[in-house]
Amino acid sequence: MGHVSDATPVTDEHDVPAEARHRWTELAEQVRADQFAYYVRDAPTSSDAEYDERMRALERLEEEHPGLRTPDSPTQRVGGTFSTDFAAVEHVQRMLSLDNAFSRDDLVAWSERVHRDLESTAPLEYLCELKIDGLAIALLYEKGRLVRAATRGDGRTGEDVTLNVRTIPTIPDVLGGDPATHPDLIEIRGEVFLPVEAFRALNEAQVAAGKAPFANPRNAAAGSLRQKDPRVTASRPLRMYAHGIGALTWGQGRGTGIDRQSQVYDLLAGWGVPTSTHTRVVGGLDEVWERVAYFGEHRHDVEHEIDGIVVKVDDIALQRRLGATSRAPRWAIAYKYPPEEVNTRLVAIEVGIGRTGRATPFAVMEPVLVAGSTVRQATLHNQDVVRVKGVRIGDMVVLRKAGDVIPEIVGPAPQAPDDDVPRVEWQMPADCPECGTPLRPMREGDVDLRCPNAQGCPAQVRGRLEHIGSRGAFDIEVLGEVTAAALTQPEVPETPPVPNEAYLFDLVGYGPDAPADEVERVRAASLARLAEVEVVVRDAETGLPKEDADGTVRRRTPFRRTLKHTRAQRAAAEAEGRELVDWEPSEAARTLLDQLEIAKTKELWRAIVALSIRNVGPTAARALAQEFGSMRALREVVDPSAQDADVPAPADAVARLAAVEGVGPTIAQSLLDWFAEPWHREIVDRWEAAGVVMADAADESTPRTLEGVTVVVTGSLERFSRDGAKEAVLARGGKASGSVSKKTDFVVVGENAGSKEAKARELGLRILDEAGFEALLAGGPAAVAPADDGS
Ligand SMILES: NC(=O)c1ccc[n+]([C@@H]2O[C@H](COP(=O)([O-])OP(=O)(O)OC[C@H]3O[C@@H](n4cnc5c(N)ncnc54)[C@H](O)[C@@H]3O)[C@@H](O)[C@H]2O)c1
Repeated sequence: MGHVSDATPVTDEHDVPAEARHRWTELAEQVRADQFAYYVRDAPTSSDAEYDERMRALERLEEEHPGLRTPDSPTQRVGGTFSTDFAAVEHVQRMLSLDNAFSRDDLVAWSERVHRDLESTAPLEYLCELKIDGLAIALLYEKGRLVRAATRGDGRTGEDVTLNVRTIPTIPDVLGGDPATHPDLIEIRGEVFLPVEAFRALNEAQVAAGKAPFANPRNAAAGSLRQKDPRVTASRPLRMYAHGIGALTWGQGRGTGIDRQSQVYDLLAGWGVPTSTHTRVVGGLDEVWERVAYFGEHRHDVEHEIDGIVVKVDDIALQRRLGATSRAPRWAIAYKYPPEEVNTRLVAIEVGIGRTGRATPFAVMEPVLVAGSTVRQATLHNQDVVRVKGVRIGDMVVLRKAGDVIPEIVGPAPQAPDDDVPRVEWQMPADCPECGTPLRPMREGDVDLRCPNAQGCPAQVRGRLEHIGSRGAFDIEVLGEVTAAALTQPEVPETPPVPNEAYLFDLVGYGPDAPADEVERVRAASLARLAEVEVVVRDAETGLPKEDADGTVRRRTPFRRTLKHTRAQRAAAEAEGRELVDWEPSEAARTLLDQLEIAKTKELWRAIVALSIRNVGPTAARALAQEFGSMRALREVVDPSAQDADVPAPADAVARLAAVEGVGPTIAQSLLDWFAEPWHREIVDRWEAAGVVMADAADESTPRTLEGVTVVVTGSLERFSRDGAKEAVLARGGKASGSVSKKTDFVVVGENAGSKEAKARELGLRILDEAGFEALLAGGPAAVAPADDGS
């Protein structure tokens, strides 16, 4: 701005306001620093999402103020630079980056621009490829021999990593196939990556050796390839897939008939150059979007990390006509999936008490969008994990949520030097935050702590009640976390309607043959008691009570609806000496009673699971139900107080239980321990008194067609839910497994079956469709025997 003589220049020579110029300079500096950390040191200091956002902010600024868009702006260059640890090499042809799309609209805009540039509306064929999260490599082959391998660098100059690349076993030193087909010179471009499994193993080894783990597979791959000592590279199981070609000189009479990029891949594969099996040619943008959606769901079924889908115009002549900008080709675009790793601030570490009393610290963070959903909490498992992760309250942390995976704090993010939020080391509290009882190790020498006050700790009572409602127990849909809390810990009344789980079924505490008026009386009394319940309204984000303008804490009556009456109605009631009822039970209250009523006659195994006996889940409970048929029969073995029964000595009881298939000595001991507690037995007694049946009718109607047969169901079926299909197999004496192995007898494949189907085919297992599954259920394996081909 040298020639501007005004005292306070508001714009520069390009008419850019000083403030925008200043902002631009700041952003560009930060982006260059990010690039150095990422490309040269292989240790990023910002998350990809932050980096992408900065680049977009730069682009927006430049759109508003075109004077800022100079040739050396980060938006106009291939990001990256090179390190002096390696010899610099000039690329024969520039290596470019890719433009990004973050939505379907972005893809549409790109394809419209392509059509405009081509001055054609004719439909195009697109190549859809996985965007491999690795680092770009250019392999120069002269007459079929690898002579040089280089990283992308700044796109013109890369780093010579030939010696290191030669250690990657799948990259051919000499191209295969017929040498007569090899070009005089070809620059094969591809992505070097570390398979996800290898990444995990490498990081474990790094940590074991006291070294810092890599932030992600991309950085691990880059760090492994860019080693000064090729022996280190050789020890890392790097792979490569080719995704294009740069410079190319065919010799005399060779290379005819290649006019599509997809054909290039076939050619490369024929020479033994690894190419991805996930690449598809599709006929239009709708199909592109289908691929995007598919891999959005199956992102983690691929052997390597992907961060998007690359869409390319397949026709090479059209690619040439479209050309490239200084940064990226116009004929390709990268659709990027929402980030799975972001940075956010750790606001607090709190301790939750589960239904078994386990004390679990969890992180409360400033809410962030990660992998498509907003996350504000993540478990930290126990105090050792907090220590190992090295995070303090107030720190910026890296939060990861991969696919369906539970959000996880990876560790501290780099802290900005001017970030002056106070940092506090966290200490595991000594006492239960819910009931004040001193926490104790679960078992001698355990890191995990537990609140020993099982009977009285409100968090445990609430947790057990919620568990009773869960799908694997009584499956009472309305009895979720919120209802469980309202029933056991309302603000009002002082005595909760359900002080603990023993009282739950008292709400519908009438026997199966109770006369209608008795049923009506009990239900009316329960509805009236529930109507008294008031709970504090809490903010979903902070968990703090919500307050009205005047500072009073807002409350809600979940089981009661207030009725409003007009003045005329009131007057009429008064005249008739009638009292006006100003409330009615809520829908939730009635549904709760209805669903409890239904639960009373559910299968025995559900009741066993509902008791929250340690180690006893649905599988063990089914085995016990199958063996004993009723709670009464089970108690005769395990309950020291069972009347009219010769309770066996504990050792005999363990032996008796452990003999049941699916119940081992651990579960047997857990059962004995549980029934040894008088207040536990009282739960069963009260449930029984309230009419919970806890016995299975001997059922002869379902034939046991699948005795000894293991079935895996994958994908969605039309006439069975996932649980329903499992249920049907178990009811017939079969085994329903979740994973395919050699021991699997049948694999039932529904819509959108994924990797399990592939694995089943690989193992040559019997595969059935839904009709086949029904035949199997009805008639057993013989009903679906393969057709006899007479040989
Ligand atoms: N965290 C940070 O500080 C930081 C810094 C710099 C870059 N980054 C990350 O890197 C990105 C920018 O890097 P970029 O310029 O290399 O662009 P890019 O990674 O978004 O896309 C271009 C690259 O994709 C690769 N690629 C993978 N699969 C491909 C396929 N099938 N076909 C063609 N190319 C394929 C190629 O190597 C190509 O060079 C950012 O969006 C960000 O995610 C992060």
